[in-house]
Amino acid sequence: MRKLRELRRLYQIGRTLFDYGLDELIPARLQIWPARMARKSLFWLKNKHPDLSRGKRIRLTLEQLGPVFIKFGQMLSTRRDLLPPDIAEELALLQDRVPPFDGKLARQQIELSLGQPIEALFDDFDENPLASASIAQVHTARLKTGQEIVIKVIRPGIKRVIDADVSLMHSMATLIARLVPERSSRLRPVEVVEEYRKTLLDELNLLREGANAIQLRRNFEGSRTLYVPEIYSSYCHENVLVMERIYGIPVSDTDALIANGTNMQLLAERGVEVFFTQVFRDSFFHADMHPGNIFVSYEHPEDPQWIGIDCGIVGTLNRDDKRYLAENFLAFFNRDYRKVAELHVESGWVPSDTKVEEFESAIRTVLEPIFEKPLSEISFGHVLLNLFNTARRFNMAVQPQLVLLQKTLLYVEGVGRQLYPQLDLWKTAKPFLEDWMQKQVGYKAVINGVREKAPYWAEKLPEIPELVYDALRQAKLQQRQMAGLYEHNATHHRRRGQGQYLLVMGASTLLASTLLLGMDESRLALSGMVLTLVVWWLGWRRVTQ
Ligand SMILES: Nc1ncnc2c1ncn2[C@@H]1O[C@H](COP(=O)(O)OP(=O)(O)OP(=O)(O)O)[C@@H](O)[C@H]1O
Repeated sequence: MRKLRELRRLYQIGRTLFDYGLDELIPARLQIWPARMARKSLFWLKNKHPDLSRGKRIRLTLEQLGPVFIKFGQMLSTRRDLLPPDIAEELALLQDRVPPFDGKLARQQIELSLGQPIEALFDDFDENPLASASIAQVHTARLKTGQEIVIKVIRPGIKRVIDADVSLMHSMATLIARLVPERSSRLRPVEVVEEYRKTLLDELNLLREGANAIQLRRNFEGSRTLYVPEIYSSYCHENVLVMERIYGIPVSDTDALIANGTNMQLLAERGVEVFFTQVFRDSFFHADMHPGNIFVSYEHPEDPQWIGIDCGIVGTLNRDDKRYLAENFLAFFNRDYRKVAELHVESGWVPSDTKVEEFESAIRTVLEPIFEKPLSEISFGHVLLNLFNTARRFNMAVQPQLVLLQKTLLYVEGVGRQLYPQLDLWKTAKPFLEDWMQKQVGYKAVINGVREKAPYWAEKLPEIPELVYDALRQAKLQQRQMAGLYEHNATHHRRRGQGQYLLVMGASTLLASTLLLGMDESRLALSGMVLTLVVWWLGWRRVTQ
């Protein structure tokens, strides 16, 4: 039965691919005979949209195949290292449009997950969804305390759909990897699908999203620049997330922002500030900044505050990543391409045998035209994108966390410039980078290092006299043991020497006794032999002790 369903789905996928003529996009040299045979046997399926561009045909195919393929396309759109630009740009337009599911099903899902009837937990549950997407749907309600909330519910049955489609994708990727191994070594289709499966599974677990939101809220506790709604953890479950309802102006509604009297310049600058604070202070950033997830508070528009929701995707950076970013940005700022190239080699991002001059020249070629523009118009995101693409040609491995950051940076810049076209990103970001660098390498770094270790030393301080006493006692004991050992060694050597001497002496007396025996001096010879035995016994004892 399951196999039958899989076959039906496979046919559906194949038909959609042929309807949009995607088979024609495969280069002739890769059209191996099994694929040609399969194509010929499906002769009734034809390209129905030959007039559309290839990017558009790919996008429409994915949209028709449903959420798993749509999200896959969205993920691929950020991997510009794998795709030609026209396809990547078209994939970035993929829309996650699906009809909402019945509110009664949402109610059932919530009750099943939380183990109680909705009325026992919440008031005013609205069965009409506030918003609906492919994986989850959002409903409004109130806590028993009166607090307005929204409840995010995972779409019933979506896990099965995802499992089935991702398994099919996996089979297709394995087949491609087998049929065209030389191409696959670079594109790594199986690994790409596996990475995707993990991303989807993460999105399916709302407890993860809840934990991310709690962390981000804690990081910006009391902040004037960013507000993150409260999560009500006691009502949360893998399939259900309950959080404070917010009322804000969607960031894409510029007219409403202006009508509310928002200080647009400050709002745009604060967007950049919030982003760099997340990256350089917290190493934890919201990485799904699409306009549906960012709002602006109605309150105090002259001192505007951002509101962020949907922490399903977050990025984290380690100390090395941050250092790499800050140093590179500052080097760009000074147009010091040699430094950029050296930084990549020094930190091991590109192999140590990379020719720095060649790398420097490649970076200059792609970045210098960008710097032709006034600094205020330059996009950090594009600078990073171009740098990553160049570095990859020099064998720098893809760093997913940096790609996520670069994508988010492009969003932040886009939104910032849409709000305030003269936004000078460098001016807003530079103090952050410089301050961070100071803290990492300047005198502040030393102070910070000491400060970081201070609690450890404070904890150890009372133990120090005892530790010193112990150390001295140990040293004395060791000294005594060493002297003893030395003495023992010397005696041992002396005794061995004496033993060897006695053994040689025994051999001589034996020789003498044998001679005396030959001269008929048997008494003397006997005494000599007894002496030999005594001397050997003594010698043997000394040697073996
Ligand atoms: N706390 C909230 N207060 C008010 N509205 C909210 C809240 N959380 C979500 N919404 C509304 O629900 C919509 C979808 O929420 P969210 O982005 O969390 O869901 P999603 O399923 O991850 O959607 P997408 O895939 O589009 O990001 C938001 O765009 C917003 O309009």
